[in-house]
Amino acid sequence: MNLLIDLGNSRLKWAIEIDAQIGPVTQMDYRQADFMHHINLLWQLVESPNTVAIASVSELGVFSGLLTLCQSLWPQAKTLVPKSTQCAYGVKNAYIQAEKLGVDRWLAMIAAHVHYPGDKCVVDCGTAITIDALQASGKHLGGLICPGLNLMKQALASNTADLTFNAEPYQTNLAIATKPAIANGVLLAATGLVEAAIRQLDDSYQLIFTGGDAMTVAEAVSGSVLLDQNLVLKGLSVFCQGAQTA
Ligand SMILES: Nc1ncnc2c1ncn2[C@@H]1O[C@H](COP(=O)(O)OP(=O)(O)OP(=O)(O)O)[C@@H](O)[C@H]1O
Ligand SMILES: CC(C)(CO)[C@@H](O)C(=O)NCCC(=O)O
Ligand SMILES: [K+]
Repeated sequence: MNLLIDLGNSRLKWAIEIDAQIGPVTQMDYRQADFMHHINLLWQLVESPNTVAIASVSELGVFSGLLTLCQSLWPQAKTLVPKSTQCAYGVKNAYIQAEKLGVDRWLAMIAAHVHYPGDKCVVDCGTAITIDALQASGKHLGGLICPGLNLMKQALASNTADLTFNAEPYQTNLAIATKPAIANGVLLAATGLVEAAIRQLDDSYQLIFTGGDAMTVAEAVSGSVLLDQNLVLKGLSVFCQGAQTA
Protein backbone atom coordinates (compact mmCIF):
# COMPACT_ATOMS: atom_id res chain seq x y z
CA MET A 1 0.00 0.00 0.00
CA ASN A 2 1.31 3.44 -0.94
CA LEU A 3 0.24 6.95 0.03
CA LEU A 4 0.21 9.40 -2.89
CA ILE A 5 0.33 13.12 -2.12
CA ASP A 6 -0.08 15.93 -4.67
CA LEU A 7 0.77 19.22 -3.00
CA GLY A 8 -0.40 21.84 -5.51
CA ASN A 9 -0.23 25.62 -5.41
CA SER A 10 -3.36 25.91 -3.27
CA ARG A 11 -4.68 22.46 -2.48
CA LEU A 12 -3.45 19.11 -1.24
CA LYS A 13 -4.81 15.97 -2.85
CA TRP A 14 -4.03 12.54 -1.46
CA ALA A 15 -5.08 8.96 -2.05
CA ILE A 16 -4.21 5.43 -1.02
CA GLU A 17 -2.91 3.16 -3.76
CA ILE A 18 -3.04 -0.62 -3.59
CA ASP A 19 -1.52 -2.68 -6.44
CA ALA A 20 -1.45 0.38 -8.73
CA GLN A 21 -5.18 1.03 -8.08
CA ILE A 22 -5.77 4.55 -6.75
CA GLY A 23 -8.56 4.84 -4.18
CA PRO A 24 -10.83 7.84 -3.48
CA VAL A 25 -9.04 11.20 -3.59
CA THR A 26 -9.29 13.59 -0.61
CA GLN A 27 -8.78 17.29 -1.34
CA MET A 28 -7.93 19.94 1.23
CA ASP A 29 -7.02 23.61 1.25
CA TYR A 30 -3.63 23.61 2.96
CA ARG A 31 -3.71 27.35 3.65
CA GLN A 32 -6.47 26.89 6.23
CA ALA A 33 -5.26 27.60 9.77
CA ASP A 34 -6.09 24.13 11.18
CA PHE A 35 -4.77 22.22 8.17
CA MET A 36 -1.88 20.37 9.88
CA HIS A 37 -4.12 19.36 12.77
CA HIS A 38 -6.80 18.13 10.38
CA ILE A 39 -4.47 16.10 8.17
CA ASN A 40 -2.80 14.61 11.25
CA LEU A 41 -6.19 13.34 12.49
CA LEU A 42 -7.04 11.87 9.07
CA TRP A 43 -3.67 10.20 8.57
CA GLN A 44 -3.68 8.64 12.05
CA LEU A 45 -6.41 6.38 10.62
CA VAL A 46 -4.17 5.27 7.73
CA GLU A 47 -2.21 2.05 8.23
CA SER A 48 1.53 2.33 7.61
CA PRO A 49 2.20 2.61 3.85
CA ASN A 50 5.20 0.95 2.17
CA THR A 51 5.93 4.17 0.33
CA VAL A 52 4.85 7.78 0.76
CA ALA A 53 5.23 9.53 -2.61
CA ILE A 54 5.02 13.33 -2.63
CA ALA A 55 4.80 15.74 -5.56
CA SER A 56 5.13 19.32 -4.42
CA VAL A 57 5.08 22.63 -6.25
CA SER A 58 4.25 24.46 -3.00
CA GLU A 59 6.47 26.44 -0.68
CA LEU A 60 9.16 24.48 1.11
CA GLY A 61 7.59 25.07 4.55
CA VAL A 62 4.35 23.24 3.75
CA PHE A 63 6.25 20.42 2.08
CA SER A 64 8.70 19.88 4.94
CA GLY A 65 5.89 20.07 7.52
CA LEU A 66 4.10 17.25 5.73
CA LEU A 67 7.29 15.23 5.33
CA THR A 68 7.99 15.50 9.06
CA LEU A 69 4.41 14.44 9.86
CA CYS A 70 4.63 11.41 7.54
CA GLN A 71 7.95 10.35 9.05
CA SER A 72 6.58 10.58 12.59
CA LEU A 73 3.33 8.73 11.75
CA TRP A 74 4.96 5.97 9.68
CA PRO A 75 8.69 5.76 10.51
CA GLN A 76 9.10 2.55 8.47
CA ALA A 77 7.65 3.99 5.26
CA LYS A 78 9.98 4.80 2.39
CA THR A 79 9.69 8.39 1.13
CA LEU A 80 9.70 9.05 -2.60
CA VAL A 81 9.98 12.64 -3.86
CA PRO A 82 10.17 12.53 -7.67
CA LYS A 83 12.02 15.31 -9.46
CA SER A 84 11.83 16.44 -13.07
CA THR A 85 14.72 14.94 -15.00
CA GLN A 86 15.76 14.71 -18.66
CA CYS A 87 14.15 11.32 -19.11
CA ALA A 88 11.91 9.00 -17.07
CA TYR A 89 9.46 6.20 -17.86
CA GLY A 90 9.81 6.85 -21.59
CA VAL A 91 9.18 10.61 -21.43
CA LYS A 92 11.93 12.94 -22.68
CA ASN A 93 11.84 16.43 -21.16
CA ALA A 94 12.07 19.32 -23.67
CA TYR A 95 13.20 21.93 -21.12
CA ILE A 96 16.69 23.39 -21.53
CA GLN A 97 17.06 22.85 -17.78
CA ALA A 98 15.06 19.68 -17.15
CA GLU A 99 14.86 20.18 -13.37
CA LYS A 100 13.11 23.55 -13.83
CA LEU A 101 9.98 21.91 -15.26
CA GLY A 102 7.28 21.75 -12.55
CA VAL A 103 7.16 18.22 -11.15
CA ASP A 104 3.33 18.25 -11.42
CA ARG A 105 3.69 18.76 -15.19
CA TRP A 106 6.35 16.05 -15.37
CA LEU A 107 4.22 13.53 -13.47
CA ALA A 108 1.08 14.34 -15.48
CA MET A 109 3.03 13.76 -18.71
CA ILE A 110 4.46 10.48 -17.45
CA ALA A 111 0.98 9.26 -16.46
CA ALA A 112 -0.44 10.37 -19.83
CA HIS A 113 2.37 8.57 -21.69
CA VAL A 114 1.90 5.36 -19.67
CA HIS A 115 -1.92 5.32 -19.84
CA TYR A 116 -2.75 6.76 -23.28
CA PRO A 117 -1.30 5.85 -26.70
CA GLY A 118 -0.62 8.40 -29.45
CA ASP A 119 0.40 12.06 -29.62
CA LYS A 120 -1.15 14.07 -26.81
CA CYS A 121 -1.44 17.51 -25.30
CA VAL A 122 -1.81 17.49 -21.51
CA VAL A 123 -3.77 20.43 -20.07
CA ASP A 124 -3.68 20.85 -16.28
CA CYS A 125 -6.35 23.32 -15.14
CA GLY A 126 -5.39 24.14 -11.56
CA THR A 127 -4.22 27.31 -9.84
CA ALA A 128 -2.23 27.78 -13.03
CA ILE A 129 -3.15 26.30 -16.39
CA THR A 130 -0.31 24.39 -18.00
CA ILE A 131 -0.17 22.83 -21.44
CA ASP A 132 2.40 20.25 -22.49
CA ALA A 133 2.67 18.56 -25.88
CA LEU A 134 3.99 15.02 -25.95
CA GLN A 135 4.65 12.81 -28.97
CA ALA A 136 3.53 9.16 -28.95
CA SER A 137 7.23 8.28 -28.60
CA GLY A 138 7.36 10.14 -25.28
CA LYS A 139 9.19 13.16 -26.69
CA HIS A 140 8.03 16.34 -24.94
CA LEU A 141 7.82 19.29 -27.36
CA GLY A 142 7.42 22.03 -24.74
CA GLY A 143 4.61 23.79 -22.96
CA LEU A 144 2.82 26.90 -21.76
CA ILE A 145 1.88 28.41 -18.39
CA CYS A 146 -1.00 30.81 -17.74
CA PRO A 147 -3.10 31.79 -14.68
CA GLY A 148 -5.97 29.44 -13.87
CA LEU A 149 -9.63 30.53 -13.83
CA ASN A 150 -9.66 31.49 -10.14
CA LEU A 151 -6.36 33.33 -10.40
CA MET A 152 -7.56 35.35 -13.41
CA LYS A 153 -10.64 36.40 -11.44
CA GLN A 154 -8.51 37.23 -8.40
CA ALA A 155 -6.15 39.32 -10.53
CA LEU A 156 -9.10 41.38 -11.79
CA ALA A 157 -10.57 41.78 -8.30
CA SER A 158 -7.26 42.88 -6.75
CA ASN A 159 -6.23 45.29 -9.48
CA THR A 160 -9.42 47.16 -10.32
CA ALA A 161 -11.74 49.35 -8.29
CA ASP A 162 -15.07 48.07 -9.57
CA LEU A 163 -14.56 44.34 -10.12
CA THR A 164 -15.06 41.83 -7.34
CA PHE A 165 -14.36 38.11 -7.14
CA ASN A 166 -17.47 36.08 -7.96
CA ALA A 167 -18.60 32.48 -8.30
CA GLU A 168 -20.83 33.05 -11.32
CA PRO A 169 -21.24 29.89 -13.45
CA TYR A 170 -18.84 29.81 -16.42
CA GLN A 171 -20.48 30.16 -19.85
CA THR A 172 -19.20 31.05 -23.29
CA ASN A 173 -21.72 33.70 -24.41
CA LEU A 174 -21.16 37.45 -24.48
CA ALA A 175 -22.48 38.75 -21.16
CA ILE A 176 -24.80 41.65 -20.31
CA ALA A 177 -23.71 42.07 -16.66
CA THR A 178 -20.35 42.35 -14.88
CA LYS A 179 -20.25 39.00 -13.06
CA PRO A 180 -20.90 36.80 -16.09
CA ALA A 181 -18.67 39.09 -18.19
CA ILE A 182 -15.78 38.19 -15.88
CA ALA A 183 -16.63 34.49 -15.57
CA ASN A 184 -17.14 34.01 -19.30
CA GLY A 185 -14.14 36.19 -20.13
CA VAL A 186 -11.71 34.12 -18.09
CA LEU A 187 -13.20 30.86 -19.39
CA LEU A 188 -12.73 32.00 -22.99
CA ALA A 189 -9.17 33.14 -22.16
CA ALA A 190 -8.46 29.57 -21.04
CA THR A 191 -10.20 27.88 -23.97
CA GLY A 192 -8.59 30.30 -26.43
CA LEU A 193 -5.17 29.38 -25.01
CA VAL A 194 -5.82 25.66 -25.40
CA GLU A 195 -7.24 26.02 -28.90
CA ALA A 196 -4.34 28.24 -30.02
CA ALA A 197 -1.85 25.72 -28.62
CA ILE A 198 -3.46 22.72 -30.30
CA ARG A 199 -3.59 24.59 -33.64
CA GLN A 200 0.22 24.65 -33.60
CA LEU A 201 0.26 20.85 -33.53
CA ASP A 202 -0.74 18.16 -36.07
CA ASP A 203 -4.32 16.86 -36.02
CA SER A 204 -3.05 13.68 -34.35
CA TYR A 205 -2.71 15.35 -30.93
CA GLN A 206 -5.35 14.33 -28.38
CA LEU A 207 -6.23 16.84 -25.64
CA ILE A 208 -6.15 15.31 -22.15
CA PHE A 209 -7.49 17.53 -19.34
CA THR A 210 -6.67 17.21 -15.66
CA GLY A 211 -6.88 19.38 -12.50
CA GLY A 212 -9.65 21.03 -10.50
CA ASP A 213 -11.13 23.04 -13.39
CA ALA A 214 -10.60 20.35 -16.05
CA MET A 215 -14.29 19.70 -16.63
CA THR A 216 -15.19 23.40 -16.92
CA VAL A 217 -12.49 24.18 -19.48
CA ALA A 218 -12.77 20.88 -21.38
CA GLU A 219 -16.52 21.36 -21.90
CA ALA A 220 -15.95 24.75 -23.53
CA VAL A 221 -13.07 23.70 -25.79
CA SER A 222 -14.00 22.75 -29.34
CA GLY A 223 -12.97 19.34 -30.67
CA SER A 224 -12.48 16.02 -28.96
CA VAL A 225 -11.19 15.96 -25.39
CA LEU A 226 -10.33 13.36 -22.76
CA LEU A 227 -10.78 13.97 -19.05
CA ASP A 228 -8.52 12.35 -16.44
CA GLN A 229 -8.97 14.13 -13.12
CA ASN A 230 -5.90 12.75 -11.32
CA LEU A 231 -2.97 12.56 -13.72
CA VAL A 232 -0.49 13.87 -11.13
CA LEU A 233 -1.44 11.17 -8.61
CA LYS A 234 -1.28 8.59 -11.43
CA GLY A 235 2.23 9.80 -12.24
CA LEU A 236 3.20 9.30 -8.59
CA SER A 237 1.79 5.80 -8.82
CA VAL A 238 4.02 5.08 -11.83
CA PHE A 239 7.05 6.17 -9.77
CA CYS A 240 5.97 3.92 -6.86
CA GLN A 241 5.67 0.90 -9.18
CA GLY A 242 9.05 1.78 -10.69
CA ALA A 243 10.68 2.03 -7.27
CA GLN A 244 9.23 -1.35 -6.26
CA THR A 245 10.53 -3.15 -9.35
CA ALA A 246 13.87 -1.31 -9.44
N1 LIG B 1 -13.54 21.88 -3.74
C1 LIG B 1 -12.79 22.76 -4.38
N2 LIG B 1 -12.04 23.65 -3.69
C2 LIG B 1 -11.25 24.53 -4.32
N3 LIG B 1 -11.14 24.59 -5.65
C3 LIG B 1 -11.85 23.75 -6.40
C4 LIG B 1 -12.70 22.77 -5.81
N4 LIG B 1 -13.24 22.04 -6.82
C5 LIG B 1 -12.78 22.55 -7.97
N5 LIG B 1 -11.95 23.57 -7.74
C6 LIG B 1 -11.27 24.33 -8.77
O1 LIG B 1 -9.99 23.76 -8.87
C7 LIG B 1 -9.03 24.77 -9.16
C8 LIG B 1 -7.74 24.35 -8.51
O2 LIG B 1 -7.38 23.16 -9.14
P1 LIG B 1 -6.36 22.13 -8.53
O3 LIG B 1 -6.87 21.63 -7.25
O4 LIG B 1 -6.03 21.17 -9.59
O5 LIG B 1 -5.15 23.11 -8.33
P2 LIG B 1 -4.14 23.30 -7.12
O6 LIG B 1 -3.82 22.01 -6.51
O7 LIG B 1 -4.66 24.36 -6.26
O8 LIG B 1 -2.95 23.88 -7.86
P3 LIG B 1 -2.08 23.20 -8.95
O9 LIG B 1 -2.61 21.83 -9.21
O10 LIG B 1 -2.18 24.12 -10.09
O11 LIG B 1 -0.77 23.17 -8.37
C9 LIG B 1 -9.59 26.07 -8.66
O12 LIG B 1 -9.37 27.06 -9.62
C10 LIG B 1 -11.09 25.80 -8.49
O13 LIG B 1 -11.83 26.52 -9.42
C1 LIG C 1 3.48 26.05 -13.43
C2 LIG C 1 3.12 25.47 -12.08
C3 LIG C 1 2.92 26.61 -11.08
C4 LIG C 1 1.80 24.71 -12.25
O1 LIG C 1 1.42 24.10 -11.07
C5 LIG C 1 4.22 24.48 -11.59
O2 LIG C 1 4.34 23.44 -12.49
C6 LIG C 1 5.56 25.15 -11.40
O3 LIG C 1 5.80 25.79 -10.42
N1 LIG C 1 6.47 24.97 -12.41
C7 LIG C 1 7.82 25.46 -12.41
C8 LIG C 1 8.12 26.25 -13.63
C9 LIG C 1 7.93 25.53 -14.95
O4 LIG C 1 7.28 24.47 -15.02
O5 LIG C 1 8.48 26.01 -15.95
K1 LIG D 1 -2.55 20.81 -11.00
